Amino acid sequence: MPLWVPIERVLHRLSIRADKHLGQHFLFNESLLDAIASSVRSTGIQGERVLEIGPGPGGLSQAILSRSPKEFVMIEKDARFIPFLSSLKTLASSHCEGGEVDVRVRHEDALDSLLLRQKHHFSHVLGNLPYNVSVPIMLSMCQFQPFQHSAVFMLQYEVAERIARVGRFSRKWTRIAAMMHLHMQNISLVLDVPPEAFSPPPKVRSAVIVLEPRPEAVFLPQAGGFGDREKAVEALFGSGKRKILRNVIPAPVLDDAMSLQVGIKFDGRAEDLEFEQVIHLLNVIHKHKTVVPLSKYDDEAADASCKTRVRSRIERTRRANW
Ligand SMILES: C[S@@+](CC[C@H](N)C(=O)[O-])C[C@H]1O[C@@H](n2cnc3c(N)ncnc32)[C@H](O)[C@@H]1O
Repeated sequence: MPLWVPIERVLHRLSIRADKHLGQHFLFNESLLDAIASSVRSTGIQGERVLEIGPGPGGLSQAILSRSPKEFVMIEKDARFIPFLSSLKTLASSHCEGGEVDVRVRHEDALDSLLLRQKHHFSHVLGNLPYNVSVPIMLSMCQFQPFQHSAVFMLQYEVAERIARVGRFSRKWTRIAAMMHLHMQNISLVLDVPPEAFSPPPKVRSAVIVLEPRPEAVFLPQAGGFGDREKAVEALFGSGKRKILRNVIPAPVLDDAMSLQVGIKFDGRAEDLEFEQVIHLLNVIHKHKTVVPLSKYDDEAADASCKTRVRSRIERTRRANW
């Protein structure tokens, strides 16, 4: 569908130049925006509750709204876009079939948003994510599961590939890939997007990834919250991921792990395991709480420390750029 207001016009009217500290690279191409919006799984967008993270000048927002959701919420950190995004409500009511759409704009940091902490509050979450916060945002999707059916995110190609193609094309397990696969299923890389599709163009290629939440836990079903899972994944895929398994797993855990009989090669590396083997090993690690002090680890602390890490990284980049 043609955009109701072309992005060039929005940026020109508001005299906006992209702010690189906010990871701003805008999409103009209508068929690409359409393809992203139509990548949601199962229900489609019509009549559903949809959230967009980082709408900016509203290209993807218009593609979502033209599919007539029941409710559409946008979370944007840059105040300059808020008046235009608010005006999309009026545009939607005159262009959308089936009458009123409940459109809301929240001027806030997605990392602090309580909306992202409410389980199954939305059917779908979409976003062309700023690269510097894409990993913490995806981890918060795992932790709080704010969407019921699917999440569609534009990421740096390298990150998307590491998550979606782990185990294939000789891609290895990483901490983020393990966390995503523990909580999400049918993870697929659906679009490969070159830098020229954005203005200003980023230095690297991008890709669109689609996630669906796992209907049931594949790991630590009896106990253990997100913090427990994060800690066990850290123990297996932290700094020791390139080391030989029998050297990285402490003795009592190793004895237990060796009795599993699930074909794990302990002379191999954690990054080369099969997914089922990863789950078995994480469960054994979790069982040995004395080796990995899980009891001291709670979800709120995990969430806070993750945000602190991201903030200090963003701050370092800002200083380096000055
Ligand atoms: C890559 S741009 C995408 C803009 C638009 N969706 C598009 O596709 O053209 C990322 C957007 O996220 C916003 N943003 C950056 N950090 C954010 C944060 N922590 N919370 C919410 N929005 C953020 C930026 O201001 C920007 O509008």
